[in-house]
Amino acid sequence: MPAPLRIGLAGLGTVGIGVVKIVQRHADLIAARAGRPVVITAVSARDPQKNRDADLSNYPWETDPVALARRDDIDVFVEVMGGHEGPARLATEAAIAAGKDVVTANKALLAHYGHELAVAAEAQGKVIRFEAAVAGGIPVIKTLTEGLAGNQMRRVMGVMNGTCNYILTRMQASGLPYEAVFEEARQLGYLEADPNLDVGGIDAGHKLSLLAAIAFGTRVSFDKVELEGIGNVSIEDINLADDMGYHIKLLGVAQMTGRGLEQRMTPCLVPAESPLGQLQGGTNMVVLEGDSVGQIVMRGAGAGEGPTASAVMADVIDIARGTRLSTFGRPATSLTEPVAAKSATPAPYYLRMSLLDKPGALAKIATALGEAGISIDQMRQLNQPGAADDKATVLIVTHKASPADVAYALDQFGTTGVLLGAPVAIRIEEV
Ligand SMILES: NC(=O)C1=CN([C@@H]2O[C@H](COP(=O)(O)OP(=O)(O)OC[C@H]3O[C@@H](n4cnc5c(N)ncnc54)[C@H](O)[C@@H]3O)[C@@H](O)[C@H]2O)C=CC1
Ligand SMILES: N[C@@H](CC=O)C(=O)O
Ligand code: NA
Repeated sequence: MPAPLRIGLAGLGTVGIGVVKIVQRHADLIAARAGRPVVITAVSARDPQKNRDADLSNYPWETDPVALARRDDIDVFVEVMGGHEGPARLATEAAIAAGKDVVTANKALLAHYGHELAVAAEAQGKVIRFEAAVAGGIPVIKTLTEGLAGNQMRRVMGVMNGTCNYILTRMQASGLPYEAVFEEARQLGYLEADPNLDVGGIDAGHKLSLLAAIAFGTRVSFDKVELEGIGNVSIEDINLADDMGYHIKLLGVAQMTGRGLEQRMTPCLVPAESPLGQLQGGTNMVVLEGDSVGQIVMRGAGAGEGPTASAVMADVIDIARGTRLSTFGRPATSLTEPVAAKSATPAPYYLRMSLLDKPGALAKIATALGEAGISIDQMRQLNQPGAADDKATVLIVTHKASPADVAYALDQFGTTGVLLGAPVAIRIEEV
């Protein structure tokens, strides 16, 4: 049997312990598949005394993850600590400088420093693999990088933050407002230590930026992702959208247009009957569209011990097999700086607003839309139980309109003198 592949494992939390369990439970299976054993040589985490749900007694402990990354007796540095600065960054850089391959679940680190790290690793002939970083257990990086390598990618999109999908689907099922369900999610332990990473769309934006780099051959450009979280999604809009056959999702879309690379992670309406519309709870879904293959839909667990460790181990086993791939599917030095295009692709829009219920009010809104070049597909006036007699809620679904025209129309609404409060506008994505 050839020499074992030796792992240095930094991080013994949810994902790290999942990795330990797979390495121990499936040692024979992995050796058979990889053609050589995979062993953990040493580990590192914050607290050596902590009681963990795995037997770590055979693994030497390194207090400093950077020292672990530099050990002569490891081949692969597995980084599952998290954070885009501090030890995760330092130790990953140290591992590359010391000539180690790297496997990481850290989307934040790669969204910020993925390009520099990839250039450094490839200059050393080393690989960085990150299947676990995007949509956890779903093998989307492998599919995009290898399975679809013969395609010009048209669009990548998906629901990539399980916490947000849990909150939105739970609001819909329970009728509870955002704040109440957010609190439930906190008590269930779903939220990141900084919940804004989840509900602010940042975590999902990190993931989208990594997919876009592979799909379009561009440098990771997380700073160019248009981000809007779910904090302003109201139960009223969830229910009204549902009545019209739509569900609200925190949806990421990346596509290359004639104007440049569009990347957005924003709440969108999608048809309730579509695969994305049907996605429930903390599950993820990624949709890949290539010129030859057409559309591929992948659904599964985006987080959790088993699914995330499964993805880490897939990368480790690939390295043990001798598979050498560029980090983003082509040499990092050939990735181009993307021209970032503010989203301009036209789409239908859902508009909700409160108006003074008086003659001519609706006509003024219709005129403002007409002046913005936007045509109306559906319009409804709702008599909300208990609402004041002089107030009407109006729902409009437009035909396809550009985001700029919608923004202009919203400005124009403000000049009509009939608007009560700020209108809501949510894109309806064609999926
Ligand atoms: N938990 C999940 O379901 C998923 C996690 N990820 C990513 O995987 C990584 C790890 O996540 P979790 O296991 O959930 O985190 P966790 O908080 O459960 O565990 C983190 C581990 O890293 C260690 N650590 C943190 N900072 C350290 C430092 N300065 N020095 C030494 N050790 C340090 C901690 O002691 C702990 O053992 C993160 O990048 C996360 O974004 C990705 C996909 C899903
Ligand atoms: N916080 C993330 C965990 C995995 O990346 C999520 O909710 O999806
Ligand atoms: Na994945």
